[in-house]
Amino acid sequence: MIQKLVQSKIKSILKIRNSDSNKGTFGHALLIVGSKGKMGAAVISAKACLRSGVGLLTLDVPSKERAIVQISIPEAMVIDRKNKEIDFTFFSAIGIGSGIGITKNTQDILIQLLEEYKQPLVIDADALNIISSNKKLLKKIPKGTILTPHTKEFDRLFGDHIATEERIKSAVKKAKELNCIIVLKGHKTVITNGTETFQNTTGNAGLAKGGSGDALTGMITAFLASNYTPFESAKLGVYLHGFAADYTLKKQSMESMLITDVIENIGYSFKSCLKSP
Ligand SMILES: NC(=O)C1=CN([C@@H]2O[C@H](COP(=O)(O)OP(=O)(O)OC[C@H]3O[C@@H](n4cnc5c(N)ncnc54)[C@H](O)[C@@H]3O)[C@@H](O)[C@H]2O)[C@@H](O)CC1
Ligand SMILES: Nc1ncnc2c1ncn2[C@@H]1O[C@H](COP(=O)(O)OP(=O)(O)O)[C@@H](O)[C@H]1O
Ligand SMILES: [Mg+2]
Repeated sequence: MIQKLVQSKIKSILKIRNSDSNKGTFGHALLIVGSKGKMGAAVISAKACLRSGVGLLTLDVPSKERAIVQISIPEAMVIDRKNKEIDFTFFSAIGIGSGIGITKNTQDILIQLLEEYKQPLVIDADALNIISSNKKLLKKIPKGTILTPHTKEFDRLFGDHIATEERIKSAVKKAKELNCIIVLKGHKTVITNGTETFQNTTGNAGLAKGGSGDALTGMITAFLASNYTPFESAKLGVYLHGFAADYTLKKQSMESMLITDVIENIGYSFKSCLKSP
C-alpha cells in the first residue's frame, strides 16, 4: 500500500533545534558535485544543503572551478576533486552526483568512495549514470543509501518501464534487494525503503526546470548529516522541497519560478512544519 506523505508525518519526524546546540551537533556534510559548465549544480545543491540545517559543509569540486563556489557560497569549505588523500570517513554524510559528469576521473572517485565509505550515501544524477553503465557497482552501495533517480535515470539503472505503476513496483523491489531507499522523482515523487512506500503531496510544475533535483540532493544530504535516519531524511527532503516550491507560487508563477527562489523559501517550509498543530 502506498501512503500519502502529508504534513502530520513530517511534523512527527522534525526535531526542534536545541538552544544549546553547536555546529558539531548537525554534522559535517560533503557534497561531491559540479564540473566545468555545471557548477550551477554545485551552487544549487550547496545552498539547499545549508538552508536545511547542516552544521558544516564541504564541497568537492574541480580545483579550476573553486572560485565560483568560494565566492557565491562563503559558508561552505572547498576541497580539490583530484585530492586522492581525502578521508571520506571523516564526514557525517556524503552526497554525490549532481552535475559531476561521467569522466574517468569522476568514475574513479565514485569507485573509491564506494570502497571506503560504509555509511549511507546520497547518490544522484551522473553518479547514478556511472552505476548504470557499470552495474557491478550496485552491489557496493552501502546499506541505507538514498538513490534519487528521475524516471529516465531509474530506467537506465533498472531497465525500461512503460507505466508508472510498473516503475513503482520495481522501485519497491530494488529498494528491498539493495537494502536502500529509492526516491523516484517526478510529479508525485515516490519514496520507498522496500517495506514502506510514500507518495509526496507537495510540489508543482514550477519544479520542472534544471536544478530542482540538485537542490533536493543538497537537502537530503543535510538531513542525513544532522542525524535523521536515511528514510526520514528522504521524506523530509522531498516534502519540504515541494512545500517551498508551493510557497514560492505566492510571488512567482510556475513559469517564472527559479530553484534559487525555492531555496530561499526552505525556511518557510521549516516554520510551517515545526509549528504546533
Ligand atoms: N545548472 C546546472 O549545472 C545543472 C546541472 N544539471 C546536471 O546535468 C546532468 C544531466 O542531468 P539531466 O537530468 O538533465 O539529464 P538526463 O539525460 O539524465 O535526463 C533528462 C531527460 O530526461 C527526461 N525525463 C523523463 N522523465 C523525467 C522526469 N520524471 N524527470 C526529469 N527528467 C525526465 C527529460 O525530459 C530530459 O529530456 C546531471 O548531472 C544534473 O545534475 C541539471 O540539473 C540541470 C542544471
Ligand atoms: N511537474 C512536477 N511536479 C512536482 N515536482 C516536480 C515536477 N517536475 C519536476 N519536479 C521535481 O523537481 C525535481 C527534478 O529533479 P531532476 O529531474 O533530477 O532535476 P535536475 O537534475 O535538473 O536538478 C524532482 O524533485 C521532481 O520531483
Ligand atoms: Mg537530476
